[in-house]
Amino acid sequence: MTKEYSLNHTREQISALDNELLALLAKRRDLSLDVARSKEVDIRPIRDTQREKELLTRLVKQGREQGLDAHYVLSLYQSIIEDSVLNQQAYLQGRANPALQKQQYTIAYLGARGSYSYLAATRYCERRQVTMQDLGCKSFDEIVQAVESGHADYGFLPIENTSSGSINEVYDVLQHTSLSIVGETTIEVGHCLLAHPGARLSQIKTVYAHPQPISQCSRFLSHHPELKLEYCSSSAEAMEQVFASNEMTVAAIGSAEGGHSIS
Ligand SMILES: O=C(O)C(=O)C[C@]1(C(=O)O)C=C[C@@H](O)C=C1
Repeated sequence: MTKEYSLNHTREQISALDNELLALLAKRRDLSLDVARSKEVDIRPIRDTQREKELLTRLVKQGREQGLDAHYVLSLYQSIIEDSVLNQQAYLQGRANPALQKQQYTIAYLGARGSYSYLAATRYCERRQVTMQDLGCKSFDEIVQAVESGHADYGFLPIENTSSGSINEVYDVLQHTSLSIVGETTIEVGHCLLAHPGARLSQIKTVYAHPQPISQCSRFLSHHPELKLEYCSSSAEAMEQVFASNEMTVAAIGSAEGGHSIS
């Protein structure tokens, strides 16, 4: 058996298992709708923390017996259960409001289309079958004010990130409002240096960015002391500055998705 054949054969086995896993996940999803139907009849809440605790304890134990790491099993099943809960919520909302299959909310967030907050809010709404009317804001204060004044139904605020920690400005804003946190989501932040097509890193002289991405990219930036930093109120603004400029010497720190949405 050649090395190449052996690798291909193993990959085929992995792909077959992945197909089975997906089919099982889809089956589990369908079963969660049966649970929702029965809860609708019995008038019981979707979330059953006792059941979740028992389920996770059993799965972590069984996983350990099969050599699987407890954190791995836990995070996997937390995602699966979250999907199950969201699916049940969407089903029950659809049943309660048959005419309004998709609810529409105005969501205030930092920056403009393409900012990380916009991407996070979009994904949050998509997962919940909610149509988002987006309201870009210039500051965290403006987001809170938009909700307090009724211009927006919800505000989307970044609380913390794993590389540079808590976002203190947001905690300050939260101390001066009576609004409550009603949901949360996490997104993976992958920064890119976005420039005009054809521009090379060696040509870039000025980088536009929000202070958060600047601190998150401090290692990269410390290797490029020649780059002049221009602070912006959001990643979307940084990308717009570059988009509006004809210079090949400017770049912005932002997401690839954001870059696509702006170009
Ligand atoms: O068993 C239930 O009551 C379910 O709704 C299913 C399920 C799950 O996906 O396993 C989802 C949410 C509950 O909090 C507990 C478990």
